[in-house]
Amino acid sequence: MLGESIQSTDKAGTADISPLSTRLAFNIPQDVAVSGFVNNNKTQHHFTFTGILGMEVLQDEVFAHLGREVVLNAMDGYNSTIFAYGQTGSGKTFTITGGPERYADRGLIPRTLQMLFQEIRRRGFHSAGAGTDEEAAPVMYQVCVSYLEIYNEMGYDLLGEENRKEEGRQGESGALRLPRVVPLEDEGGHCQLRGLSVHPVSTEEDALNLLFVGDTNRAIGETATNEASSRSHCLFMLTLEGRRPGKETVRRSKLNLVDLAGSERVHKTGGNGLGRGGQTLREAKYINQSLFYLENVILALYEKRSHVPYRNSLMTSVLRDSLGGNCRTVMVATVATERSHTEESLSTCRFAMRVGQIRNDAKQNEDLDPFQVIKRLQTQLVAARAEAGWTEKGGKEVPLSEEEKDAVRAACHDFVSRCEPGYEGIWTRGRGRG
Ligand SMILES: Nc1ncnc2c1ncn2[C@@H]1O[C@H](COP(=O)(O)OP(=O)(O)OP(=O)(O)O)[C@@H](O)[C@H]1O
Repeated sequence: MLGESIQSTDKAGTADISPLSTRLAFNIPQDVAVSGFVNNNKTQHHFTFTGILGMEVLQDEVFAHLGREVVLNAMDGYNSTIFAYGQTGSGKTFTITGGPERYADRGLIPRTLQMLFQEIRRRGFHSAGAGTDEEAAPVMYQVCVSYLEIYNEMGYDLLGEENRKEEGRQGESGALRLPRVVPLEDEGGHCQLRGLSVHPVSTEEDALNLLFVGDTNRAIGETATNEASSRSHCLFMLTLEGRRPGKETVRRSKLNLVDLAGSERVHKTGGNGLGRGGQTLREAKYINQSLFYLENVILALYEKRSHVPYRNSLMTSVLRDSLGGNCRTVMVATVATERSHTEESLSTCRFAMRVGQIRNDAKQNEDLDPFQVIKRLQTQLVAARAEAGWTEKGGKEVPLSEEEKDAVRAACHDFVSRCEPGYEGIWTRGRGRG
């Protein structure tokens, strides 16, 4: 893990938060009942994090601390994830997606998209001042967007087409239905998501439109602490492919921005939890269960156990790489620091400390692009055949057929496109005519 940060929703609670410090202290008087539990042991709890961002920290600063490096990493071929974890109403959606009222409240996803497309434009040009020729050459990117929701332990495509209605999630009104997404494990143990649509995007605007469509389809309900509570885990997924024209290598990466549903105590679910015809309680049960499985995974990784129970829930299966695998991961632990939420805040901080101990093994995903390799081999084959044909004909100059001429032109074109800028000239040496 790269680290974890705290975004608090209240400065004046029991927690002592100094802006941009790394230490968070909770002061709980002994023998005082706080949100249902009596503290007999410690009066102070200290936690150390990579960074602590108070509620007053603006969204652009949050992005500068957490998002910038993640975008650059992903563009360089490293799988990257930012996930927000914390109790309901503590600011996960505000951090990941943003607030609905002001443009300045845009969260990590829209800011990531903005920076990504700015950087794509910048890298698309030959950069004269860069160190090596390799670094200076332009890079072309392909970006695709998917948006997955995990609701009551089922996967749904938030960008799915409407015509697959009968299979999907039905909203309270009965009107909203989304296509199901089913996890499948490949030979490498990686989770593939059948039914999740993948949308190529070439501009920030295209990607933002998809974000908007997906957000409109999310399962939202009211809880005691949040009137617009996310009742599901939502994963906004970007897949990036970067290649330099004429080169055979391609860098591929995934960038996941994850808003987990908030844990909540059933006694705090509002009334007896039977709101919305018992739906609130049912949702809380699934949410708490999947967060429990997430904690089991983190505990197994923390204790370096040989078996990590990723398969227990859809969320941990999907986040397998992000948790202890080939990924650079940032966790944002959100806490509400009011006294009434101390129990949940302490549990979030303990969880975050454990997550911070886990070391991922992130690799730069650089592969040979099979299409480029096939193209080169085809060109070489045609050239070799042409040469063999010429030899067979006793070295006599025989006019090339139209097909051979095309192949030679393609080979020349390919050669020229590989030449780096800065060559003094291109020398040709050939035989035959055409
Ligand atoms: N840093 C902040 N500045 C201003 N408002 C905030 C901040 N953090 C959260 N809020 C507000 O607090 C409310 C709850 O936040 P949010 O919906 O992000 O919580 P959540 O953790 O995603 O909750 P849930 O798990 O129930 O979905 C929202 O109205 C949000 O706009």
